[in-house]
Amino acid sequence: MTGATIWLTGLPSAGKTTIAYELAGRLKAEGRRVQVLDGDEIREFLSAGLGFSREDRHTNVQRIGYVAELLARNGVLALAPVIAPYADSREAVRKRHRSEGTAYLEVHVATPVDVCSVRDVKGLYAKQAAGEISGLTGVDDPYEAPESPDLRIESHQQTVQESAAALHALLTERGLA
Ligand SMILES: Nc1ncnc2c1ncn2[C@@H]1O[C@H](COP(=O)(O)OS(=O)(=O)O)[C@@H](OP(=O)(O)O)[C@H]1O
Ligand SMILES: Nc1ncnc2c1ncn2[C@@H]1O[C@H](COP(=O)(O)OP(=O)(O)O)[C@@H](O)[C@H]1O
Repeated sequence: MTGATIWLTGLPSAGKTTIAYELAGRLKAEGRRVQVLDGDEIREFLSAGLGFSREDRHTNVQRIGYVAELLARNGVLALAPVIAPYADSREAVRKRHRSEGTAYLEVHVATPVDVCSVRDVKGLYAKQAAGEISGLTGVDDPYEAPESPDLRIESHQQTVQESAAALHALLTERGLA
């Protein structure tokens, strides 16, 4: 089976993690080997000690990209629901995959910031508004939206199941599912 990395980039609370796990469930039910590289878990272990400066975010994204490529090269569908706010960081991950001949798909979970800030799954938008934190992606820290992602998901206009189905359809179209 051909592996691939599927990177879900977008703002906090955009729906990256939810869509990744929904898709992972479907793919596993179809007999695929799948690994979700959850940004929060990675930051607890592989990227412990890294913060949210531009440099640390870049390092975090490169580490996740490295592990994802190793998994994908070995037939796993590696799903990375990770903000990855900088275009050059994402491009470096794409290049690594290209140079290894490993499939790579970029998915922009393009939920507008006003919707994300209402969802506010982890309370980060409220904390930023209250002045308790700063440097929140999309609010007072940059988010460079992908110009030509393989797929753009408007999660505010569809259900989780519809978002996951759109991504699954893309994988099928590319011969990856
Ligand atoms: N300042 C700031 N900006 C953005 N995000 C923040 C921040 N502080 C903590 N968090 C939470 O960290 C979660 C993991 O971030 P990532 O590793 O995906 O970010 S990055 O790609 O390294 O920028 C990320 O998870 P998600 O909400 O799932 O996107 C955030 O909830
Ligand atoms: N179409 C959709 N796709 C993904 N999440 C959605 C959608 N519609 C509503 N949501 C909700 O938005 C929230 C997104 O949270 P989460 O997946 O943790 O975001 P992220 O990983 O991008 O920070 C969840 O509570 C989820 O149920």
